[in-house]
Amino acid sequence: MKLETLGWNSFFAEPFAHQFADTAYTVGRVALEHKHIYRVYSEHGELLAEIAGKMRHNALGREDYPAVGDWVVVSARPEEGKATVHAILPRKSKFSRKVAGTVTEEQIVATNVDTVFLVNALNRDFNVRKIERYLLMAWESGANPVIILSKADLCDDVEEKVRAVESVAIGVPIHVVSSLDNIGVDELRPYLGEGRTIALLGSSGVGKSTLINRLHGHEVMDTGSIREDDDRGRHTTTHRELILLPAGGILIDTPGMRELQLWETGDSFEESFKDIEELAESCYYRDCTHAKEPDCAVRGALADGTLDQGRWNNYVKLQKEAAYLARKEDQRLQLAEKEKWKKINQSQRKMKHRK
Ligand SMILES: Nc1nc2c(ncn2[C@@H]2O[C@H](COP(=O)(O)OP(=O)(O)OP(=O)(O)O)[C@@H](O)[C@H]2O)c(=O)[nH]1
Ligand SMILES: [Zn+2]
Repeated sequence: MKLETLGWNSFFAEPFAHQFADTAYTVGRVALEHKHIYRVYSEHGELLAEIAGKMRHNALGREDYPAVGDWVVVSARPEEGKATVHAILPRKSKFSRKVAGTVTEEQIVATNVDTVFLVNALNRDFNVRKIERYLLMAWESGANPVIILSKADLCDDVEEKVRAVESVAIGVPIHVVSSLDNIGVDELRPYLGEGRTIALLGSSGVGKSTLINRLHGHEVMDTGSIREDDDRGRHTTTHRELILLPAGGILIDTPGMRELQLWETGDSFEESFKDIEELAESCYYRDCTHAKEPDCAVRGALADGTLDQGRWNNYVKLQKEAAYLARKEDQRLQLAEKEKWKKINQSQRKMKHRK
């Protein structure tokens, strides 16, 4: 693998030369992390890498560990297919979530993205306020945003919607795309030149995977199915979160990047399901689960057709997803807190020892 194909350029080469010129270290780009083992693309092909003890010891938080997209400094053992990571080169851009709670930590979900495609479907989920929010996230990351209005084949007032987007996204390129009819896809290729990294941001179901397959030319992503069990399809041995496109360009697609969508659109969730929230208020029981309680306004509305069954199913699905993510986040925070104290205790013990 040529480093330039992987996105190597002077932004990374300069700090590397500056700090590591006299060493035998080389570099690689993180394609996947799983249980503290990193799959790293390098000139020697793909290597399985672990963090050096010293680097781990000096790490204070999550941001000090490699994330998908990072360029890492490694000592490579190509004959074994292995490597040790010693440092992370400065990040050109990063997508992260600030995790609030007892420990304020940054969880990095993708780094060194040049262009981020903000994908929004031109169907009834179309929402300019959501686009505004995505734009903020993009600006914050340091990547250049490009707005993709997908599923154009489902829309009869494209012009009007484009104008609405233009008014909130001054100076940002806007592309109208239909992956189904192969409209507008080729216009996206210039963003994907050799060594350029892109990521996709957009709600579930807007057609990100379908677009990735179009751009790649092969079915590299599952589409259309509801991924209840996210771990299955996405962590198989062949699965990588840094995808090299045959015609040049690198695509980043991490579960974290997909979660970002849901997390950051927390209050728009209630906004978009206002009708259901309002219905639920007129259920007889305050804590009605809308399952089998008597006088349930939601079931009533489903029965007489005032509430669309598909819309209700989607609402339930998204709520489950949000609850699942919140639970996962909780566990993660507890673990992080434990780790932190373990480290503090260890260093205190060491200090005592020295005295
Ligand atoms: N009509 C129409 N349907 C599309 C288009 N692109 C994708 N779809 C359909 O929309 C559904 C969702 O597409 P995906 O590509 O899986 O959406 P996604 O954004 O990857 O969804 P998640 O993986 O849940 O984040 C599938 O049934 C696709 O066939 C399009 O251009 N037009
Ligand atoms: Zn109810």
